[in-house]
Amino acid sequence: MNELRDLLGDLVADVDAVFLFSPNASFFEEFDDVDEEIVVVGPENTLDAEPFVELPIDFTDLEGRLRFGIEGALEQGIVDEGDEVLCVTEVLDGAENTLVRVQTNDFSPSGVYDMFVNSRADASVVRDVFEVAIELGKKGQKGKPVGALFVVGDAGKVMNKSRPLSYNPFEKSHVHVGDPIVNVMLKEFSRLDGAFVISDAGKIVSAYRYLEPSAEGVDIPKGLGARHMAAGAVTRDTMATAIVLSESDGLVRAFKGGELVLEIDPEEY
Ligand SMILES: Nc1ncnc2c1ncn2[C@@H]1O[C@H](COP(=O)(O)OP(=O)(O)OP(=O)(O)O)[C@@H](O)[C@H]1O
Ligand SMILES: [Mn+2]
Repeated sequence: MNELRDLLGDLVADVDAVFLFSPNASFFEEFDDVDEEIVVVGPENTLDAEPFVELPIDFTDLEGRLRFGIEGALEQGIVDEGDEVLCVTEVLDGAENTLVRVQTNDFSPSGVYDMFVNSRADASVVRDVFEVAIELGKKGQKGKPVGALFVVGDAGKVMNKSRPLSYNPFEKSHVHVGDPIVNVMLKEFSRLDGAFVISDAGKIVSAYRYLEPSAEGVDIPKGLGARHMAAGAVTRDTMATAIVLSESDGLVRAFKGGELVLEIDPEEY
C-alpha cells in the first residue's frame, strides 16, 4: 500500500518550519493544527499571517523565490541558521505542486532579501525600477534589444562619482519612477549612453551619467562588459543598488555592495 508515502515521507518529517508560498485561504487554514512553525511568503499579507515574509517582486524562477523567502525569514529571526525547512510552492502554474526541503545553511545567501529590504532606497523604488528594466528587456526599444543601467539610492554620492555625457533631461523636473509617463521616458532615454541616477525616494536625478567609480578589486562574472563593471563598482563605492539590463544577453541583473545579487530573464517573467 502506501509505498510512496513511506519512501517520500522523510521529505516532510522533522522539519523546523513550513514555508507556504502565496497560499490561498483554504489551503492555509488546513495548516492550523500543524505543530511546525508555518511561515507565509507572498507579495501581500492578505491572510494576516504571522510570521510573514513579503515578496517585493514576482519571482518566477523557483530558486530566486525560495532564496528570498528563506533569506527573509533568517533576517527576521523567524528561523535560525541550520534549521530544516520545507517549502510548499508552485511551478508551471500548478498550485502547491512542489515541495522543496532545504537546510537554511546549505546555501550561501545571495543577498537578494537584503537588497530589497535593507537598501538605502525605498523597497518600492527598487521594485519599480526592476519592473521598468524587465519590461524594457521583454519588449526592447522598437523591437530591438536595448541595454540600460539604473543606479538607485545614495544619489548624491553617485553623482559625485560620475560625470555627464550630455545635457540632463531631468535637470529641472520632479518626476518619480513608478509614474506611467516616467516609465515611457526612461525607456525612450535608454537608447542613449550612460546611467540613470535615481534617489532613495525614487526621483529621477539624472540620465546620461558616465560612472567613474574605482573598479579595483570588483569581481563580477566573466564575460560581462563595462556597463556591468561600472554597475558593480558603483555599488561598492556607495550605498546604491544598480539594476542593469544587458543589451547582449537580455538579462536583468542587480548589484549591491559590489556583488551580483540577482539575475532575472525578462522572457520568463
Ligand atoms: N562607466 C559607465 N557608466 C555608464 N555607462 C556605461 C559605462 N560603461 C559603459 N556604459 C554603457 O554601457 C554600454 C555598453 O557597454 P559594454 O558593451 O562594454 O557593456 P556590457 O557590460 O557588455 O553591457 P551589454 O551586456 O549591455 O553589452 C555603453 O555603450 C555605455 O552606454
Ligand atoms: Mn557589451
